[in-house]
Amino acid sequence: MPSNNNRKRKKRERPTIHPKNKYSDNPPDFALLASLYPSFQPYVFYSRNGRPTIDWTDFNATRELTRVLLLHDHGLKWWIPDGQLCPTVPNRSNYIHWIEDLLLSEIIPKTNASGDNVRGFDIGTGANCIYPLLGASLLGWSFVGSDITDVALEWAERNVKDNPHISELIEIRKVERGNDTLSVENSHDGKSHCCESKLDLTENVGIEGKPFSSSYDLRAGVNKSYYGPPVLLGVVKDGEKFDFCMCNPPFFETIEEAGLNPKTSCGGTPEEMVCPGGEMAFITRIIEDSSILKHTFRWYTTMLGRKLNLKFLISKLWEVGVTIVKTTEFVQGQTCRWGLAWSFVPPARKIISPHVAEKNNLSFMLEGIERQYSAINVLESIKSFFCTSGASCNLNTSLFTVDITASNDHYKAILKSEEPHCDRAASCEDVQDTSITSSCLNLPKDKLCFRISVFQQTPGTLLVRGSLKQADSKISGAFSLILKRLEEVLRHKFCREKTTVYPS
Ligand SMILES: C[S@@+](CC[C@H](N)C(=O)[O-])C[C@H]1O[C@@H](n2cnc3c(N)ncnc32)[C@H](O)[C@@H]1O
Repeated sequence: MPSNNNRKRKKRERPTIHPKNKYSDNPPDFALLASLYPSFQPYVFYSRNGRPTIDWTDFNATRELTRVLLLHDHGLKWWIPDGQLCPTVPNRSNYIHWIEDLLLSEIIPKTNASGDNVRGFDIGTGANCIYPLLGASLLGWSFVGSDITDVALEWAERNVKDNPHISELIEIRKVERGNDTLSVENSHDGKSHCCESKLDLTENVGIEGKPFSSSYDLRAGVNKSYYGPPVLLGVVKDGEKFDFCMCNPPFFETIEEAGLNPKTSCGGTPEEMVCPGGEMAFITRIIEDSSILKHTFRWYTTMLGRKLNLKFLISKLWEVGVTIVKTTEFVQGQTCRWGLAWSFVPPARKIISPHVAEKNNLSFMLEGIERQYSAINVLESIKSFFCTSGASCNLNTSLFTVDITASNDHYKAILKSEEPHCDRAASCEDVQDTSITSSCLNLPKDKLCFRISVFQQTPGTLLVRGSLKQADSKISGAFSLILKRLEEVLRHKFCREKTTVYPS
């Protein structure tokens, strides 16, 4: 039996709501919502601990909560008919913010010709159309939302039309059921994409770029065939390009398996919750489709209800030749889901060499961050790293940024311990004096303003990016050395692997 302490520790270690999520610091205030929205009031009561709550087993109560949250916090008008799957807003927002992180990290370079406009594809958008509504209202993304049932298509359309300020951004697309028997093995070039080989697996789920190392028969997964309507192939049109796709798949193989969660009532019809072969078969089809559509999407992503399925799906991904795999865990209250993302686009270099600094941005990845630390701890350390030298620092915990203004003297103070590296820089070859001079480090004459941003990649991995604010300034040798120094300090403080490996 785990001890009380162990249980407490385990609870503390569980990943929490995404830091960019609107509700991460401000959970929904039921009392306030009840006072503002009379239709919500009848559902709110005070629990024994004196906190306002709702009856989570009452579908009408959960639907009304979703309606008022979308209205109050997102300015969205929304409704679904009785029994349709009712999304929880904080939960669904986590998935949107994870995709936002993937796109911002630029590990996978942009392939979309539409500049800064982000275009996504929501597989199975449902009557609730929740992902397009949230993605468009929170981040201005445009979407194609697909579905197969008449009720989903009708209500998704309604939910889009009722929000004219974002309706231009969302297209609801009917998946034609005509070719339900379409199988990847028979599609396009007629080549078989079925997997015959054995792949290796380890427990290292979630580590990018790693094949696995214990035997696993992929044919076991082939039993879970998907014979439903098309998913991506045959729905995505010729010439279309997307930054990402996302999916909350039908998780279950049978309606009995779907059952009813006695603790909540979020509705969900068999059409929404069930498909032959369950999520394994459905996601396997997304993977197979992606192996043909390849660069049509910058990122392919899906949600999973069962961690157990991750192993098979990740091995399948390496089998079809992806260049990167990312996983994450979405935890909200009692609910736990997993996110799986992959791409066929070659990843950009992880660490930009200080010697090839021509752009205004430099970034590095902090991997293997010890579990007790969060992005906020890293952010605070970044602030104190620069403040100690006397530079002025402004920490923004909502944006996850620190804005720094540093003078020549501040640079020198930060770089004092960098002297040994100086002789590696070409510009330093003639310098006899070992003290750091402005000419040696190419120090700027004026103050320099830059921003350090922190992006969550997966649990335990952060991307740290330094951006010079002056649009025309080239990153000086000093700036790249500072980032290198910062990386060493952060790695030493937060990561299991303390040494820094630089590309040659
Ligand atoms: C679990 S629901 C997700 C609904 C919504 N995205 C959400 O997160 O609440 C799965 C949805 O996928 C739809 N669906 C099932 N097979 C599909 C397919 N081949 N293409 C598109 N949608 C499909 C179902 O009709 C259902 O609306």
